[in-house]
Amino acid sequence: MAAFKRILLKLSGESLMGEKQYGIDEKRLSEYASQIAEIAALGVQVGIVIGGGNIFRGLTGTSKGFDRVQGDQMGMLATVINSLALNSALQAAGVKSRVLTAIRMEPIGEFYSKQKAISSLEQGEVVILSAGTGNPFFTTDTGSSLRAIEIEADVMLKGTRVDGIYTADPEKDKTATKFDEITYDEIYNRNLKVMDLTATTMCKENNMPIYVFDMDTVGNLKKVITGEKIGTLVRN
Ligand SMILES: Nc1ncnc2c1ncn2[C@@H]1O[C@H](COP(=O)(O)OP(=O)(O)O)[C@@H](O)[C@H]1O
Ligand SMILES: O=c1ccn([C@@H]2O[C@H](COP(=O)(O)OP(=O)(O)O)[C@@H](O)[C@H]2O)c(=O)[nH]1
Repeated sequence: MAAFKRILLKLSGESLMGEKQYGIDEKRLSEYASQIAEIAALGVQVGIVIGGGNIFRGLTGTSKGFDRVQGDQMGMLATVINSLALNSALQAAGVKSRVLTAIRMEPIGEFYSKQKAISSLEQGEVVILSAGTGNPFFTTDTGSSLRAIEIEADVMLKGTRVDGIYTADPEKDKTATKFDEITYDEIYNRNLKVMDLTATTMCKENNMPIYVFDMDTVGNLKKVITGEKIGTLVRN
């Protein structure tokens, strides 16, 4: 039995690199697709936002002399590249799926609207919501908060390479300990950097719970969906 009826899954672009230094690792991509196929088969409605950090980030561009707005536009296009790769891997795994884009670019994908996203979800399609929010100065974490709220998801699942939220960045501080649950306010008060503050605030103000878990271990997505407590729940 699934614990959620409709979810918004955020996937990290950077995790898509797998063992590589840049771009898309086919093994990681097909692992993601098979994990998503597994939960789609349970009847869960799945919306997905995928990052672009494996290809380009606007802020990194600025440090190399790029204009920030154009750098962010490059970053948003990078999320479209990842979305197409995931869409193709999902279809290869037998999952019905489609890409919507926050910036008009037919025929690559239809232009996003809440109504289109929900009608696809209700027809049992996995919907990949690409190009972030369509605006510079945002991140895909904010894009996924926004879309989770818009499509009225039960939860925003942040699939990442750490297994939850810790008292400090666990990749830098080995003494950090993990929370099973935490409030949005504690994230601010402790200055925890697992998600950007704009994204956290949107979820707080709209009562959208966030669940942070390790997506890079195959089988974990199904565990989360069936109610196993393997990550960290954020709520008011
Ligand atoms: N308090 C914290 N708890 C958990 N992870 C944290 C914390 N502070 C920083 N992080 C880092 O946040 C990252 C997870 O965010 P994610 O959006 O998946 O990464 P990215 O956007 O860099 O691809 C992890 O790499 C982790 O090291
Ligand atoms: O609404 C958005 C979402 C993303 N981006 C750009 O796209 C890049 C890739 O997204 P992100 O860094 O969130 O990817 P991830 O960290 O998940 O791989 C960002 O750095 C931004 O430059 C943007 O400008 N607006």
